[in-house]
Amino acid sequence: MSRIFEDSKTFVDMSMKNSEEEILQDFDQLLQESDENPSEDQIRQFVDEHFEKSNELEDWTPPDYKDNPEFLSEIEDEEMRDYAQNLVKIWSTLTRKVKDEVKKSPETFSLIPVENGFVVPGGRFEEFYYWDTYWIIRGLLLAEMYDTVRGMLENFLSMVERYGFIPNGSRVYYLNRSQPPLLTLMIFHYIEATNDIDWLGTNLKTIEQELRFWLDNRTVKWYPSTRILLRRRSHR
Ligand SMILES: OC[C@H]1O[C@H](O[C@H]2O[C@H](CO)[C@@H](O)[C@H](O)[C@H]2O)[C@H](O)[C@@H](O)[C@@H]1O
Repeated sequence: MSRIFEDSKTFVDMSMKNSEEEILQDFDQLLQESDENPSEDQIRQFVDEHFEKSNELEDWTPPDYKDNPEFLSEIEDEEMRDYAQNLVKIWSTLTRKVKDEVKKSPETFSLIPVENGFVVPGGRFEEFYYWDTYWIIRGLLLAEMYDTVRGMLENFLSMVERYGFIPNGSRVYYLNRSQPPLLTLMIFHYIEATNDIDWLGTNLKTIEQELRFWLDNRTVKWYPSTRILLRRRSHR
């Protein structure tokens, strides 16, 4: 976008103010009028007219959040305990839910709507990411936030149902790539902490579908010497 924004993520995270047809029509007109070479000012004006900074997420306090989970009392060193407590408090600054308006008109946003709340990395990353969520889930389980974890896993499973795999992050522009496949390991830790075998049984088919995606589409044969090895690739 002619680098009118410092961060390449600013434009792609904006939402559309007008219909796709209207925007494409105006863009064609802009190209025609400018002999296919619009100035920076013209592009800026076009973007202002048709796009706006998105307001797609709401802050969310997970109902199972607690300030003082049990594991803190097991940390003997006071400094380490304070540090861990401060880490626990960070959850409430990074937990989000998708607003209803995104679910009603998803075509207007680059964010992919999901039903349950989740944890974002923060800063410029206001969506959830595949492999970040592995470490996030390890922390949430320590903090006994089992319902939140189950909801986040279900968000991932809904992605597998919709797209056949889990994208890099929950934005449509991440649909052409994934990240290191850690879903089964996340589920392993969830089951280890909760023994929620019924949930596992209900979702086994979708979990296998994700594994199949990697085995069928992202596995290469590698011949380092005489041994044949299969390696998984996370990026295209
Ligand atoms: O914009 C540069 C890159 O940003 C993302 O990757 C980085 O942040 C992610 C979220 O914390 C993290 O999962 C990843 O390991 C980081 O490298 C994005 O996922 C990349 O596609 C993008 O090139």
